[in-house]
Amino acid sequence: MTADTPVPSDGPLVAELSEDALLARIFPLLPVGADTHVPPGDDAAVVAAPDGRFVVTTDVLVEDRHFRRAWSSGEDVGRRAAVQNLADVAAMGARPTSLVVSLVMPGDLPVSWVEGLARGLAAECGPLGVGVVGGDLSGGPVVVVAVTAHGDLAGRAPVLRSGARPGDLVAHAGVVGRSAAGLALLEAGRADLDRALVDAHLRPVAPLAAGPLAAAAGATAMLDVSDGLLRDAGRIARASGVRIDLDAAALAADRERLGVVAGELGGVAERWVLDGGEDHGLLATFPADSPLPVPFRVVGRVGEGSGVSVDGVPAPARSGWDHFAG
Ligand SMILES: Nc1ncnc2c1ncn2[C@@H]1O[C@H](COP(=O)(O)OP(=O)(O)O)[C@@H](O)[C@H]1O
Ligand SMILES: Cc1ncc(C[n+]2csc(CCOP(=O)(O)OP(=O)(O)O)c2C)c(N)n1
Ligand SMILES: [Mg+2]
Ligand SMILES: [Mg+2]
Ligand SMILES: [Mg+2]
Repeated sequence: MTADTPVPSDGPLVAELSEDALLARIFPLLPVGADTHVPPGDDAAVVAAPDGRFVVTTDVLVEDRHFRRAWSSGEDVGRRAAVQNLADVAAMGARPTSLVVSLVMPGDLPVSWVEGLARGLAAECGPLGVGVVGGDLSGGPVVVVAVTAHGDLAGRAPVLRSGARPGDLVAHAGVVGRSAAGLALLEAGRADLDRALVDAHLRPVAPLAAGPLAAAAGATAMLDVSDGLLRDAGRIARASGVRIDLDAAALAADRERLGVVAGELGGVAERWVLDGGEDHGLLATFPADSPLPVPFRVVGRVGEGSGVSVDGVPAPARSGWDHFAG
């Protein structure tokens, strides 16, 4: 059988399901461990340890899917691989402690690119005291960087996606839409127009310290925005059985900052803000009377019902990023 030969099957192909629909098929088939505290489905798993609980999460970066070597140096990819995973740890309210990193590489990849990747990982992890403590190497047709990150809950309960309650405030820390705008600049060959936005795409800065602060302040739900504000807000809404209403005015400054570039490229700043992924800001819900930790700002409200709306208008069904059907 060649790679092109279809495998006989009467079911759908992965390309016909959304990521969430695919996961809903996989989860019931997976074994539940004696120490499983939180089933799969959050930003990170919660694992038992003799002296408490820690979190573990994994995300891959695939060449030409998550980055292009023409646009990203090895160091850029190392930084992005670290931040994407550190953000998932932070989104549980945990402090990252260590990473293991697996690399798949074609043989013609320059060694200097791999050294750059290691430097990029070190640039993000070193200042946080996070070690890169192991990994794996293999050959393959494209570069794949698979990171597994661990984090310490410091004795606190993890902040899940499922705890939002009607009446809570919805708050965001970090930037929105900037990575998507930077990607649009690269795709249009206009990186010169706004280097800061391109950098926001190549080397996102996530508010990692805000995760544990949010947990300590009583956040009821949290995730990092990797697939777009609407799609990811929808994940909190679904897991919590609530409706999330975002406030367009609260996002006006983010939209306006992207307006010039959107005008030049014929893009829509609002779509970058609402659908753009990979900024890795933290979206969290807090009881209405809790003081929000810096740098969280209110961007909406939790209500009864389901789904996500903006100023009361329901979000389009297929908002944001999906690797498959969307
Ligand atoms: N192949 C898989 N097997 C088991 N769990 C998975 C798999 N892929 C994703 N998950 C779980 O599904 C949840 C959502 O994954 P994902 O959308 O990648 O989260 P995130 O956007 O926070 O990185 C996570 O809890 C993740 O661990
Ligand atoms: C070359 C290229 N094309 C498109 C994108 C846009 N993009 C790729 S993956 C993605 C979403 C985030 O990645 P994912 O693997 O879904 O991470 P997770 O949600 O699991 O953290 C986006 C917006 C990109 N980064 N690079
Ligand atoms: Mg996440
Ligand atoms: Mg993931
Ligand atoms: Mg992630």
